[in-house]
Amino acid sequence: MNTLRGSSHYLWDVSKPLGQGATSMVYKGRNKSSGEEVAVKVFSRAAQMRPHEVQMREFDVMRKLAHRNIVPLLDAEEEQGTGNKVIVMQLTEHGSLFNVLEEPHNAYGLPEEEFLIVLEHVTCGVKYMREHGIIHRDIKPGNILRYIGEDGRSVYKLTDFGSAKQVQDEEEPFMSLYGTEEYLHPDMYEKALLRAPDKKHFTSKVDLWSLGVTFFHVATGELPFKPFGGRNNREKMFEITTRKESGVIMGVQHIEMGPIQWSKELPGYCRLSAGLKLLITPVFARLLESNPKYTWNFDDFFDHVANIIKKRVIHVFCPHTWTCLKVYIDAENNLTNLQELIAKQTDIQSTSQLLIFDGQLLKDCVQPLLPVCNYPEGITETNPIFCFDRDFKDTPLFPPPPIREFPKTKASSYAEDYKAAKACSATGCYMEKEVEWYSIKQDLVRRSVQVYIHELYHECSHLADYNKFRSKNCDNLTQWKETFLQMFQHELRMIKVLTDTQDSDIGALLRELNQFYEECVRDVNETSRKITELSYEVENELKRLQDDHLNKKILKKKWNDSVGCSSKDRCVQKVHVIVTQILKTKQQFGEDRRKTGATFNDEQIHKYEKHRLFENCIKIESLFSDHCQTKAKEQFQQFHVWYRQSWEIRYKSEQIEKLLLKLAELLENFVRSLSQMCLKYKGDFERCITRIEASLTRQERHQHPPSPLMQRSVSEIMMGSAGSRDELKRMRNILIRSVLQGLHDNQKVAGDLQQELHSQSEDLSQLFSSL
Ligand SMILES: Nc1ncnc2c1ncn2[C@@H]1O[C@H](COP(=O)(O)OP(=O)(O)OP(=O)(O)O)[C@@H](O)[C@H]1O
Repeated sequence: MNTLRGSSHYLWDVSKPLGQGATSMVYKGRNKSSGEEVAVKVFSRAAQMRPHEVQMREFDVMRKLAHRNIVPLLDAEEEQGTGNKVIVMQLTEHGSLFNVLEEPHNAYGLPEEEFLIVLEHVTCGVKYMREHGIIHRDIKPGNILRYIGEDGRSVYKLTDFGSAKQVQDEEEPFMSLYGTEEYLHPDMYEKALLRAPDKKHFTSKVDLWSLGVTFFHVATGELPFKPFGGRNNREKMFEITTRKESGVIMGVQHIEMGPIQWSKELPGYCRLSAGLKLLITPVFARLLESNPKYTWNFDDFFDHVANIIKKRVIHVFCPHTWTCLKVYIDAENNLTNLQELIAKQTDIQSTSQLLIFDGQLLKDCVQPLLPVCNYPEGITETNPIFCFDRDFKDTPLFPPPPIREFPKTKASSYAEDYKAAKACSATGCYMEKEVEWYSIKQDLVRRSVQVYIHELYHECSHLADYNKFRSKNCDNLTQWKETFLQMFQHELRMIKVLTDTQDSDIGALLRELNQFYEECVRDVNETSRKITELSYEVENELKRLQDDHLNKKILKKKWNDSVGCSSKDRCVQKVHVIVTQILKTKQQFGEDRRKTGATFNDEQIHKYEKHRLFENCIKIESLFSDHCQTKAKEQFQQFHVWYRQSWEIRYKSEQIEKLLLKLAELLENFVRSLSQMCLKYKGDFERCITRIEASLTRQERHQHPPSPLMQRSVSEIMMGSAGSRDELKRMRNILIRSVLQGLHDNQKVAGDLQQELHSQSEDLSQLFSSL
């Protein structure tokens, strides 16, 4: 039989449809001249009977739209022979989003990255349509096609514009009914399926509801509102969607006539991260809202989605709670904001977070004030930032796995067997992912131990280095202190000896200087003593830390890397083999279901496969619960015991750090008071010098001393052993001048000393802040 059909420019084969809709069949075809592959939508006989403008609508709408997220129309022609209208579109061989969700590994929702692509692409497509005043009115996964871009990433495009409508504005009412019941806005649902009064009007916001149901389906693999009995229980469905409390995003009736289980949260098995759930749940709440008081308009929706899409994701692993976090953060936010967001997802407050990336503290690796858009691209799920809790808390409970149960019923018909195999495949794929996660997380715990030890050792050696530097500084300061006090004392003595004791002003100045000197000695010696004591304590503590922990590598020794699943156990590979087998059985059961008149042999094989299917399910359950989970729990316990010890070491190092800070503070004060003393010393001596200089006669000031006299001792002059009274006077004045010169020189030394102290103080504050 010839299965080839054609239009003026296209040919298609009707034996292999790409898909079937309520009004059409879609086939793969080719352009007769270019050979380009296309999708040809051929309308059913019933659809051909519709009014002309309805038939033309899909074509007219598609012609107006040209966007990356809308399936492009290539042509509209008539089938040769029948004259039936056909629409020719860009082909995808990757099916619709509905087909994607039917794949066993997506049965509980798409992975987060893919979910975000769907969210972005569908929203972009709808936004473009809104800008052209068009509403779709039949948004659902089956009407979103998946293409694969040149970079291998999915591109989702809206299709099926048979129900689309041109509207002037968002609030323009219309009465016609379109859509698919599970995705219908409650008002439309009521009119279409419960025969409500005919006059009911709708607005373009019905698309927002359908988007809500579609995105929920994509996030969880399930519909949000499910009455017992599904499509047969329409009254209940309507009751669920209209009676639900505001904010409720899920309502399921599990047993006939039973209660509805409501939820304002996404279900636990949903694979989206807690970080994304925080952002997306409010979007679901507003989209799945029938009360006009709380519903969003399109712009609200577009803004919220755009806000989610543009965020940067920072991956964080927290070994204490065994959680991999995805922190969604605005690109312009900084480290403080990141810490606040981490605190929201964990019970670790910002101040208690110890964040380590690439073996160093995050604050040293990225500038704390820099926006996160500049953070290294290398922060990934398997190379995350490690977040430790500085505060010691009791061991939390090991997080329960979101286990999906395998079906227990041993179905009796081929159709039921297929259904059971499909459910087993979905659960098998889910558990396979879980086993993979268990393996990744256990490796991350091992790595977190390594990075923690590495960072702690680094921290301790930093303290030791700091202490060495500080100790050198301390020695310098002590030396300066000694020099200063000696200089001070020496000059005091000289002035006392050389100045005219009759001069009451100088006498008063001298007394003041004397008093000041005694205060200086007392103060600096006291501080110096405190510094010595504290330095001694720090040295001891550091030595103990080094000897007891670091040199003996206690932390490394206390950690046993072989606790937990190891790569030798090959858990991931094992579960993969079993799941592949389950998927094969499902495929086999799909074929069996379609078979008419199975032979005895076929039946025996089917029986064997069925037995193997349930055996395989048990194998996965046992591998997961008896092995992976048990091992992971053991490792989790070990981590907490180990962490207690490492916490004690860190606590000690923090204590030493505190002592060093105290010491740094003392040193800073010491430098400050030395510097003040220098200043005062300079000032007071200056006054003294001026006073003494003033007491010399002009003539004496201009005499040049014979050099040997300069060498004479002060005592010689005082004892009067140097000659006549006049000569004595002359020599005395000469000596006074030379001492004055010495004092001037010393003043310069004091100035230099003060400058040195100033730079010392800067060094100290720098070190102070580096601690
Ligand atoms: N361009 C295409 N490339 C590949 N497959 C396609 C394409 N367009 C449609 N299909 C397949 O055909 C199916 C039916 O298409 P479509 O939804 O447009 O038909 P319909 O009759 O309008 O359906 P309904 O009204 O029930 O939604 C789609 O779900 C998809 O699987």
